[in-house]
Amino acid sequence: MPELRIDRLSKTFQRTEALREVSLDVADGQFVSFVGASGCGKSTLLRLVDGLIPASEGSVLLGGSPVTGPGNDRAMVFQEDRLLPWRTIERNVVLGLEFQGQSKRDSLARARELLQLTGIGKFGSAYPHELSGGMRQRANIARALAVDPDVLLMDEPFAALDGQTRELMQAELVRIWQDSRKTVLFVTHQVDEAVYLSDRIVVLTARPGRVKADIEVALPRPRTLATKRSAEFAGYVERVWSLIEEEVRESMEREMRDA
Ligand SMILES: Nc1ncnc2c1ncn2[C@@H]1O[C@H](COP(=O)(O)OP(=O)(O)OP(=O)(O)O)[C@@H](O)[C@H]1O
Repeated sequence: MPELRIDRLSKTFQRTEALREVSLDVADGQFVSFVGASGCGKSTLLRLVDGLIPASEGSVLLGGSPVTGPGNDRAMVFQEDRLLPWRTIERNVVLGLEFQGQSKRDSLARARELLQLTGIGKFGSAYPHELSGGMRQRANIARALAVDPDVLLMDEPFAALDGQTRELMQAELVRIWQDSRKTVLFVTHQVDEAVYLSDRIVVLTARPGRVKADIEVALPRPRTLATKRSAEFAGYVERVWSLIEEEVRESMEREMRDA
Protein backbone atom coordinates (compact mmCIF):
# COMPACT_ATOMS: atom_id res chain seq x y z
CA MET A 1 0.00 0.00 0.00
CA PRO A 2 1.57 3.34 -1.01
CA GLU A 3 1.68 6.03 1.63
CA LEU A 4 -0.25 8.47 -0.52
CA ARG A 5 -2.54 7.64 -3.42
CA ILE A 6 -3.96 10.38 -5.60
CA ASP A 7 -6.63 8.74 -7.66
CA ARG A 8 -8.16 10.39 -10.76
CA LEU A 9 -8.32 13.69 -8.90
CA SER A 10 -10.16 16.52 -10.65
CA LYS A 11 -11.10 20.01 -9.53
CA THR A 12 -13.27 22.61 -11.21
CA PHE A 13 -13.86 26.05 -9.65
CA GLN A 14 -17.08 27.55 -11.00
CA ARG A 15 -16.13 27.57 -14.69
CA THR A 16 -12.37 27.05 -14.31
CA GLU A 17 -11.23 23.48 -14.73
CA ALA A 18 -8.01 23.50 -12.68
CA LEU A 19 -7.07 19.80 -12.53
CA ARG A 20 -8.15 16.80 -14.56
CA GLU A 21 -7.77 13.16 -13.54
CA VAL A 22 -4.43 13.34 -11.79
CA SER A 23 -3.31 9.93 -10.52
CA LEU A 24 -0.16 9.31 -8.56
CA ASP A 25 1.21 6.92 -5.93
CA VAL A 26 3.81 8.36 -3.57
CA ALA A 27 5.89 6.05 -1.39
CA ASP A 28 6.68 6.69 2.25
CA GLY A 29 9.52 9.20 2.64
CA GLN A 30 9.65 10.17 -1.03
CA PHE A 31 10.44 13.76 -2.09
CA VAL A 32 8.21 14.66 -5.05
CA SER A 33 8.20 18.04 -6.82
CA PHE A 34 5.47 19.43 -9.05
CA VAL A 35 6.36 21.82 -11.85
CA GLY A 36 4.34 23.33 -14.68
CA ALA A 37 3.06 26.52 -16.21
CA SER A 38 1.56 29.23 -14.03
CA GLY A 39 -2.05 28.40 -13.21
CA CYS A 40 -1.82 24.70 -14.09
CA GLY A 41 -3.21 23.65 -10.71
CA LYS A 42 -0.10 22.95 -8.59
CA SER A 43 -1.38 24.81 -5.52
CA THR A 44 -4.83 23.34 -6.05
CA LEU A 45 -3.32 19.86 -5.95
CA LEU A 46 -1.59 20.57 -2.61
CA ARG A 47 -4.75 22.11 -1.16
CA LEU A 48 -6.73 19.02 -2.18
CA VAL A 49 -4.16 16.73 -0.53
CA ASP A 50 -4.26 18.95 2.57
CA GLY A 51 -8.06 18.64 2.62
CA LEU A 52 -8.55 22.42 2.52
CA ILE A 53 -10.87 22.14 -0.49
CA PRO A 54 -13.04 19.25 -1.69
CA ALA A 55 -12.33 17.39 -4.93
CA SER A 56 -14.81 17.58 -7.80
CA GLU A 57 -13.98 13.99 -8.77
CA GLY A 58 -11.54 11.34 -7.56
CA SER A 59 -9.90 10.92 -4.19
CA VAL A 60 -6.80 11.27 -2.04
CA LEU A 61 -5.93 8.29 0.17
CA LEU A 62 -3.40 8.54 2.96
CA GLY A 63 -2.32 5.21 4.44
CA GLY A 64 -5.42 3.74 2.78
CA SER A 65 -7.91 6.19 4.35
CA PRO A 66 -9.65 8.88 2.30
CA VAL A 67 -8.76 12.49 3.05
CA THR A 68 -11.96 14.38 3.89
CA GLY A 69 -10.48 17.49 5.53
CA PRO A 70 -7.35 18.87 7.16
CA GLY A 71 -5.60 16.64 9.70
CA ASN A 72 -2.43 16.36 11.73
CA ASP A 73 -1.08 13.73 9.35
CA ARG A 74 -0.41 16.59 6.86
CA ALA A 75 1.12 20.03 7.24
CA MET A 76 1.56 22.85 4.77
CA VAL A 77 4.39 25.36 4.40
CA PHE A 78 3.45 28.40 2.31
CA GLN A 79 5.55 30.92 0.41
CA GLU A 80 4.38 33.77 2.58
CA ASP A 81 4.94 34.13 6.24
CA ARG A 82 2.16 32.68 8.36
CA LEU A 83 3.81 33.26 11.72
CA LEU A 84 1.82 35.16 14.34
CA PRO A 85 3.69 38.45 14.90
CA TRP A 86 2.75 38.77 18.58
CA ARG A 87 4.12 35.34 19.50
CA THR A 88 7.79 34.44 19.88
CA ILE A 89 9.22 31.90 17.43
CA GLU A 90 9.01 29.17 20.07
CA ARG A 91 5.39 30.04 20.84
CA ASN A 92 4.60 29.96 17.11
CA VAL A 93 6.10 26.50 16.78
CA VAL A 94 4.06 25.10 19.70
CA LEU A 95 0.79 26.39 18.23
CA GLY A 96 -0.26 23.11 16.56
CA LEU A 97 0.69 21.14 19.66
CA GLU A 98 -1.46 23.43 21.81
CA PHE A 99 -4.41 22.70 19.53
CA GLN A 100 -3.69 18.99 20.00
CA GLY A 101 -3.93 19.51 23.76
CA GLN A 102 -0.35 18.50 24.50
CA SER A 103 1.18 19.62 27.79
CA LYS A 104 3.08 22.90 27.81
CA ARG A 105 6.28 21.21 28.92
CA ASP A 106 6.24 18.54 26.19
CA SER A 107 5.28 21.13 23.56
CA LEU A 108 8.15 23.42 24.50
CA ALA A 109 10.64 20.54 24.54
CA ARG A 110 9.47 19.49 21.07
CA ALA A 111 9.62 23.08 19.79
CA ARG A 112 13.21 23.48 21.00
CA GLU A 113 14.19 20.20 19.33
CA LEU A 114 12.71 21.40 16.03
CA LEU A 115 14.31 24.82 16.25
CA GLN A 116 17.65 23.01 16.63
CA LEU A 117 16.83 20.78 13.65
CA THR A 118 15.95 23.75 11.48
CA GLY A 119 19.06 25.67 12.57
CA ILE A 120 17.43 28.48 14.59
CA GLY A 121 17.88 27.04 18.08
CA LYS A 122 19.12 30.37 19.40
CA PHE A 123 16.09 32.34 18.23
CA GLY A 124 13.24 30.70 20.15
CA SER A 125 12.52 33.82 22.18
CA ALA A 126 12.81 36.25 19.24
CA TYR A 127 9.74 37.69 17.51
CA PRO A 128 9.13 37.03 13.78
CA HIS A 129 9.96 40.64 12.77
CA GLU A 130 13.43 40.25 14.32
CA LEU A 131 14.30 37.39 11.93
CA SER A 132 15.39 37.43 8.28
CA GLY A 133 13.16 35.91 5.58
CA GLY A 134 15.23 32.71 5.50
CA MET A 135 15.05 32.33 9.25
CA ARG A 136 11.31 32.91 9.30
CA GLN A 137 10.92 30.20 6.68
CA ARG A 138 12.94 27.85 8.91
CA ALA A 139 10.47 28.68 11.69
CA ASN A 140 7.56 27.91 9.36
CA ILE A 141 9.10 24.53 8.57
CA ALA A 142 9.65 23.85 12.29
CA ARG A 143 6.02 24.75 12.96
CA ALA A 144 4.82 22.39 10.23
CA LEU A 145 6.99 19.56 11.58
CA ALA A 146 5.81 20.11 15.18
CA VAL A 147 2.62 18.08 14.76
CA ASP A 148 4.75 15.23 13.33
CA PRO A 149 2.86 14.95 10.03
CA ASP A 150 3.38 12.02 7.66
CA VAL A 151 3.27 14.34 4.68
CA LEU A 152 4.81 17.80 4.38
CA LEU A 153 3.19 19.96 1.70
CA MET A 154 5.37 22.84 0.51
CA ASP A 155 3.93 25.48 -1.83
CA GLU A 156 6.83 27.48 -3.30
CA PRO A 157 8.33 27.87 0.18
CA PHE A 158 11.48 29.64 -1.02
CA ALA A 159 10.01 31.85 -3.76
CA ALA A 160 10.20 35.03 -1.69
CA LEU A 161 13.85 34.52 -0.69
CA ASP A 162 16.89 36.03 -2.40
CA GLY A 163 19.02 33.70 -4.53
CA GLN A 164 21.75 32.99 -1.99
CA THR A 165 19.35 32.38 0.91
CA ARG A 166 17.34 30.16 -1.37
CA GLU A 167 20.35 27.97 -2.21
CA LEU A 168 21.18 27.67 1.47
CA MET A 169 17.60 26.78 2.34
CA GLN A 170 17.50 24.11 -0.35
CA ALA A 171 20.53 22.41 1.20
CA GLU A 172 18.98 22.81 4.66
CA LEU A 173 15.70 21.31 3.51
CA VAL A 174 17.51 18.22 2.17
CA ARG A 175 19.19 17.82 5.57
CA ILE A 176 15.91 18.32 7.47
CA TRP A 177 14.11 15.91 5.16
CA GLN A 178 16.81 13.27 5.61
CA ASP A 179 16.64 13.64 9.41
CA SER A 180 12.86 13.69 9.67
CA ARG A 181 12.09 11.09 6.94
CA LYS A 182 8.85 12.81 5.90
CA THR A 183 7.08 12.36 2.60
CA VAL A 184 7.32 15.75 0.84
CA LEU A 185 5.17 17.21 -1.94
CA PHE A 186 6.93 20.35 -3.15
CA VAL A 187 5.68 22.95 -5.63
CA THR A 188 8.17 25.19 -7.41
CA HIS A 189 8.68 27.26 -10.54
CA GLN A 190 12.42 26.69 -10.39
CA VAL A 191 13.34 23.60 -12.38
CA ASP A 192 16.88 23.46 -10.93
CA GLU A 193 15.42 23.56 -7.42
CA ALA A 194 13.14 20.62 -8.26
CA VAL A 195 16.03 18.59 -9.72
CA TYR A 196 18.31 19.33 -6.77
CA LEU A 197 15.74 18.36 -4.12
CA SER A 198 13.64 15.59 -5.57
CA ASP A 199 13.52 11.84 -5.94
CA ARG A 200 10.87 12.43 -8.53
CA ILE A 201 9.50 15.34 -10.59
CA VAL A 202 5.93 15.43 -11.83
CA VAL A 203 5.44 17.78 -14.78
CA LEU A 204 1.86 19.02 -15.14
CA THR A 205 0.30 20.18 -18.41
CA ALA A 206 -1.11 23.68 -18.81
CA ARG A 207 -4.59 24.09 -17.31
CA PRO A 208 -6.37 21.82 -16.73
CA GLY A 209 -3.36 20.22 -15.07
CA ARG A 210 -2.80 16.58 -15.96
CA VAL A 211 0.33 14.48 -15.45
CA LYS A 212 2.48 15.11 -18.51
CA ALA A 213 5.60 13.33 -17.24
CA ASP A 214 6.77 11.59 -14.10
CA ILE A 215 10.56 11.62 -13.95
CA GLU A 216 12.76 9.77 -11.50
CA VAL A 217 15.78 11.89 -10.52
CA ALA A 218 18.55 9.30 -10.15
CA LEU A 219 21.23 11.74 -8.99
CA PRO A 220 23.17 10.24 -6.07
CA ARG A 221 22.69 11.56 -2.54
CA PRO A 222 24.02 13.36 -0.63
CA ARG A 223 23.68 16.15 -3.17
CA THR A 224 25.99 19.09 -2.83
CA LEU A 225 26.64 22.33 -4.68
CA ALA A 226 28.96 20.29 -6.93
CA THR A 227 25.90 18.23 -7.93
CA LYS A 228 24.43 21.39 -9.44
CA ARG A 229 27.48 21.81 -11.65
CA SER A 230 27.44 18.25 -13.02
CA ALA A 231 26.49 17.39 -16.59
CA GLU A 232 23.94 14.90 -15.30
CA PHE A 233 22.20 17.68 -13.33
CA ALA A 234 22.13 19.95 -16.39
CA GLY A 235 20.67 17.05 -18.39
CA TYR A 236 17.74 16.71 -15.99
CA VAL A 237 17.10 20.46 -15.98
CA GLU A 238 17.05 20.55 -19.76
CA ARG A 239 14.77 17.54 -19.99
CA VAL A 240 12.23 18.98 -17.54
CA TRP A 241 12.40 22.43 -19.18
CA SER A 242 11.77 21.04 -22.64
CA LEU A 243 8.73 19.21 -21.28
CA ILE A 244 7.19 22.33 -19.74
CA GLU A 245 8.24 24.81 -22.41
CA GLU A 246 5.37 23.91 -24.69
CA GLU A 247 2.93 24.07 -21.77
CA VAL A 248 4.24 27.47 -20.61
CA ARG A 249 3.88 28.86 -24.13
CA GLU A 250 0.35 27.55 -24.40
CA SER A 251 -0.68 29.10 -21.07
CA MET A 252 0.90 32.47 -21.99
CA GLU A 253 -0.96 32.48 -25.28
CA ARG A 254 -4.19 31.75 -23.45
CA GLU A 255 -3.57 34.57 -20.93
CA MET A 256 -3.00 37.02 -23.81
CA ARG A 257 -6.18 35.83 -25.53
CA ASP A 258 -8.19 36.20 -22.29
CA ALA A 259 -6.73 39.64 -21.43
N1 LIG B 1 -10.76 29.46 -5.21
C1 LIG B 1 -10.69 29.56 -6.53
N2 LIG B 1 -11.74 30.00 -7.25
C2 LIG B 1 -11.71 30.10 -8.60
N3 LIG B 1 -10.64 29.76 -9.34
C3 LIG B 1 -9.56 29.31 -8.69
C4 LIG B 1 -9.52 29.19 -7.26
N4 LIG B 1 -8.29 28.70 -6.89
C5 LIG B 1 -7.61 28.54 -8.04
N5 LIG B 1 -8.36 28.89 -9.10
C6 LIG B 1 -7.94 28.81 -10.51
O1 LIG B 1 -7.51 27.49 -10.77
C7 LIG B 1 -6.38 27.49 -11.63
C8 LIG B 1 -5.21 26.78 -10.95
O2 LIG B 1 -4.75 27.58 -9.88
P1 LIG B 1 -3.50 27.18 -8.99
O3 LIG B 1 -3.28 28.30 -8.03
O4 LIG B 1 -3.70 25.83 -8.43
O5 LIG B 1 -2.34 27.12 -10.07
P2 LIG B 1 -0.75 27.08 -9.87
O6 LIG B 1 -0.23 26.10 -10.83
O7 LIG B 1 -0.43 26.86 -8.42
O8 LIG B 1 -0.37 28.56 -10.29
P3 LIG B 1 0.96 29.41 -10.01
O9 LIG B 1 2.08 28.61 -10.57
O10 LIG B 1 0.74 30.69 -10.74
O11 LIG B 1 1.05 29.59 -8.52
C9 LIG B 1 -6.09 28.95 -11.94
O12 LIG B 1 -6.68 29.29 -13.17
C10 LIG B 1 -6.75 29.70 -10.80
O13 LIG B 1 -7.14 30.99 -11.21
